[in-house]
Amino acid sequence: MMDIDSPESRRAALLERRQQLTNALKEHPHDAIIYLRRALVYADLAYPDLAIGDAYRALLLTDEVIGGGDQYFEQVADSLLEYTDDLKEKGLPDVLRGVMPGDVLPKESAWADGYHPYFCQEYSDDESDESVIDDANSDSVDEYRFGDTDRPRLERMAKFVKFRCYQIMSLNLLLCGCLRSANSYCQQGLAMAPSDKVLQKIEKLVKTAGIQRMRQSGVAYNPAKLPDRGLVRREVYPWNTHEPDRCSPASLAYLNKRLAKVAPKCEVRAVQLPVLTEQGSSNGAAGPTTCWQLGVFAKEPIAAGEVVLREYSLLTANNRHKDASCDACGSAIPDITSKKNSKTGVSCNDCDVVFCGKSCYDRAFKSYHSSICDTDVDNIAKDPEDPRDADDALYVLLVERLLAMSDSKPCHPLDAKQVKYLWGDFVPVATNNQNTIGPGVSASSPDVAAMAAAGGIPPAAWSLPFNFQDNIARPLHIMDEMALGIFEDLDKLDVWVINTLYAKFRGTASARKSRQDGRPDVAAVHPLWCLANHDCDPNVTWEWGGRMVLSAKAERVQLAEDKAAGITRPGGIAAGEEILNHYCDIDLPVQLRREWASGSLGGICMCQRCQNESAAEQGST
Ligand SMILES: C[S@@+](CC[C@H](N)C(=O)[O-])C[C@H]1O[C@@H](n2cnc3c(N)ncnc32)[C@H](O)[C@@H]1O
Repeated sequence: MMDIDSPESRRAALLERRQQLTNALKEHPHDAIIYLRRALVYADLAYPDLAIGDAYRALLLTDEVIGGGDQYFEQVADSLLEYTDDLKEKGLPDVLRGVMPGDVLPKESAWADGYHPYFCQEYSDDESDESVIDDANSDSVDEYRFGDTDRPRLERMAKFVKFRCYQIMSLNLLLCGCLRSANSYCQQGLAMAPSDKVLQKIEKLVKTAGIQRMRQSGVAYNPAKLPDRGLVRREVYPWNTHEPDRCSPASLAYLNKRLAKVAPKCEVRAVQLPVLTEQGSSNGAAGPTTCWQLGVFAKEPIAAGEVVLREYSLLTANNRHKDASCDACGSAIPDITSKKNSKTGVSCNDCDVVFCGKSCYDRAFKSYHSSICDTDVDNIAKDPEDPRDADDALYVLLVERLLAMSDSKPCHPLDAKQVKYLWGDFVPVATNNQNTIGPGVSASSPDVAAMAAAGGIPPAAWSLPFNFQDNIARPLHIMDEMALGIFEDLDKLDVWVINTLYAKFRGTASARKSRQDGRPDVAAVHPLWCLANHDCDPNVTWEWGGRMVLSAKAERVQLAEDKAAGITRPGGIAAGEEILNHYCDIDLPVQLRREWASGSLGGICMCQRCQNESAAEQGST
């Protein structure tokens, strides 16, 4: 029997609570209080990123009321007023109790049995009201069907919720390591209630973490330049029912049916691979040393230079606005001014998007374009100001494309065939639970103080890059532009769904750099090509230009010992041999190859060539 006080049983109870709140959100998708409740459950479960996502959705809902929005105003108002109606009987909702500092509330309002006249008094313009920051656009709510007595209590409840959102977001952003965003939301909260002890504490913690982290990277502390890239858990969430057993006979049969069309001489098989870490393979260290994954194998002999696989993919992204590449396949658009070209690009009649030809145009319309045609979604992530953000912008655009594809189909984003079977480099949930903060996480917890003192760096097992803009704000903006139900369709559009897509894209996407400035500007995911594993002595080489083409190498790499003996090894792949791709430039020395490939490999390459060359280098020093 499970001990009811054990961490496992507490987690099980929290997961159960999460499910109940998720079900409640299905019924009441515009209820900001339920979002706050679920945010706190996520924080207790040590998913700070998911807590931020829920608090941000609650913030968007309250802004609808405070700013007089026209999208969900009535629904949000209805749900918030219900909580103020209940005040006399039930008191404030649990997530708001004891939250707003007393000196920010109107002075004459005293608490009695959890009932606060602040929410219920007649609307007045007296001075006591000024102490609550009043950024409400009252005119915009004039048309609302409630009378004057409802309007002020509605706005006040919305501000109360908004304030709570700032507390939850700033603390959890700190826990993800996103210090600049944490500071920004903390300051917005302090502007509403400068005497709030919780936010004052968070402000100090963020500063401590910032000073430490900037010192570690040899930079002087500057609040405007606080580090904002964080890390979160990379896992198959316990409630994610969309992930297949990738190595099962049914999955292999399905993938092989698809592979037969693009690589007729190959098959997908389950294969045991070493678990790679920053030190090399996990041999000798805690945790498994090998894991079962997929790989591609030759079913019959393949000649040197022969094409092994030719795959077309619409899961592409281009982060430049004025770029002459096909929106669908990413290949260069034929130059219409050149006389040599018989083909020209084809553009969409309703928007500026250009395709390399009629075939891509037709496929794009069928697969994704109608969901985003003539919207502003593309503007959201293109042309990042800072060149260092070019990679991240490509991942955001891949998420955008996948959302458009799953909307066109329609299907759940994680069930789209382009992503369902992708490798996500997921870590077991139990590993991610180690050294985490929660349950009962709060700004005054000693664990949070220790985390901040060490630079605000999340647990070592957390490996999914995270920042507030790319993981939460931009995807929500994209969904909104696409008129997807960001509240109503939460099951398909939740932050954990977006994180799962990022985990898969980060392990499988290939990018192309611009010839002009060397910046990565086009990326693609080829779901079958990316099943091939890496080796620094590959037997294939690849080229992407409209189609991803994998060909058997004409000649194998000349290894150090072969060079000495003047031996060359011919290409060609025997039946039964694994197709070995390369994720880095194989002409580089071992150290640089390992650095380049480590992102896609999830650790240091331990192929035979790397092991030999690394041993030789160490022997010679
Ligand atoms: C693009 S996927 C390759 C296909 C993957 N094995 C699958 O099951 O879909 C990249 C991942 O494969 C694994 N991998 C590829 N080559 C490897 C190698 N030489 N040694 C260990 N793991 C490798 C790593 O986990 C890496 O993150």
